[in-house]
Amino acid sequence: CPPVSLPEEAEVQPSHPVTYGRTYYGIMFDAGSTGTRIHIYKFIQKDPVGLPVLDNEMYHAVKPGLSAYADMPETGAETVRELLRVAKKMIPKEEWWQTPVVLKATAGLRLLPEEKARALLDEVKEVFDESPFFVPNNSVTIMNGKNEGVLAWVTVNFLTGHLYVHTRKTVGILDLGGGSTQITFLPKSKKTVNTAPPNYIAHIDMFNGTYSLYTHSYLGNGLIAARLATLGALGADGLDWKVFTSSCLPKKYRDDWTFGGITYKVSGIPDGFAGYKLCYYEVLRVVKGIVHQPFEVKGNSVFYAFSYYYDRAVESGLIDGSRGGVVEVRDFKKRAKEVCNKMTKYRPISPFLCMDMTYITVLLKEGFGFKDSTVLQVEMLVVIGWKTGIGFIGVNHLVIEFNQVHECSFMYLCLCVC
Ligand SMILES: O=c1ccn([C@@H]2O[C@H](COP(=O)(O)OP(=O)(O)O)[C@@H](O)[C@H]2O)c(=O)[nH]1
Repeated sequence: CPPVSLPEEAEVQPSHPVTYGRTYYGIMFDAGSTGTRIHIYKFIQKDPVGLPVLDNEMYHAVKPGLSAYADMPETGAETVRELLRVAKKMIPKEEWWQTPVVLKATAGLRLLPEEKARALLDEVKEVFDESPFFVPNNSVTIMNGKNEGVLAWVTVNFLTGHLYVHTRKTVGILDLGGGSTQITFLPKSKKTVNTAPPNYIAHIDMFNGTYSLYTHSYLGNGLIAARLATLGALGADGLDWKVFTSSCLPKKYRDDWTFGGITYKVSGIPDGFAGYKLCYYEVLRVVKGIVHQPFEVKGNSVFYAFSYYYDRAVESGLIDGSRGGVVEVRDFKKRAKEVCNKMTKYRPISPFLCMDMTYITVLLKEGFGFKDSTVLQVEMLVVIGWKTGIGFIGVNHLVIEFNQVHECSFMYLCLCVC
């Protein structure tokens, strides 16, 4: 672990009049399973002894994600080159040489065979090396699941004002990506730590103390990967003739569907049944015996749920998209039943809505073991965040990268995950 030093305040605003101004930029790529996103951060240090303050964040995204180019790594890297053009437009030329550029890939690349993931990372690294930006060591890597969960926890707690010295009152996070899903929280009871599989506990050093977080990333249990598993299509052969059916899809639905660069033929069961109950048992197979139930999750902790939890809650009308909202686990279940039992009505929104809502319900209840009455704060990170919103993986990784380039005290948070 690198040395850790933390300012007592998470965000320090200089109090002096502005007589000094130094601008820093940083470029962070979040290479997810469903898309690649660039975050361009601008920090201003108004005071030579104060910490720089985030002034602005610019964001662009492309779909599909890098893993869709598993067999054409050069074309995949081209998508990154495209996004770097945006960065060149945004960042003044004289700053390019000292602007770090970093890419962290998540579940899409973790799910690929190692040599295909390697080829993609190598091509992206070449694009970085050809760019005029500063390329730190290990600038193009796959982030491990533990870091993904912990960094999301740190970010959400930072943004919601729960990170300070001796903090006890924190919030848990539930992140549902396309390829993987993460759960992270600070247990209140020792029993949660003692009964968890040892590799589900991460120790992080913050504020001169060590915090033991419960965290796990389930690879293959992201929303889109779970669709494939439900359909029995994960790792299947004969894709050019096989049709994958499910009672979670409208009976008359039949289409080609692409994820991770592979196209699958999927359909409902035309002369069979469709509906919540059958769908429930289908998706249960994807969760049962795979997802661990932490001891404490039945308690009263507050959890922030985002990514596809948010997207589907908005699509199904559970919450307002512009503001996020508070829902109970039973609300997801009620809405899943309604969507599945009235598939024709919800079909225009998405033929997968029944499968997705049922999966979310099963993951929360049968997977993590949440009670019907557990309250979830379902948000888009931009809603939680500062005025511009912050890509959760982005800002924290940038922090770590900046620490390698500048002094540790440069940033708001220096943390180490051991
Ligand atoms: O800065 C971001 C990047 C992604 N997402 C959400 O994350 C989900 C997709 O996850 P991703 O493609 O990153 O999958 P992963 O690779 O993490 O499994 C979608 O709901 C996105 O809206 C988000 O809320 N903020």
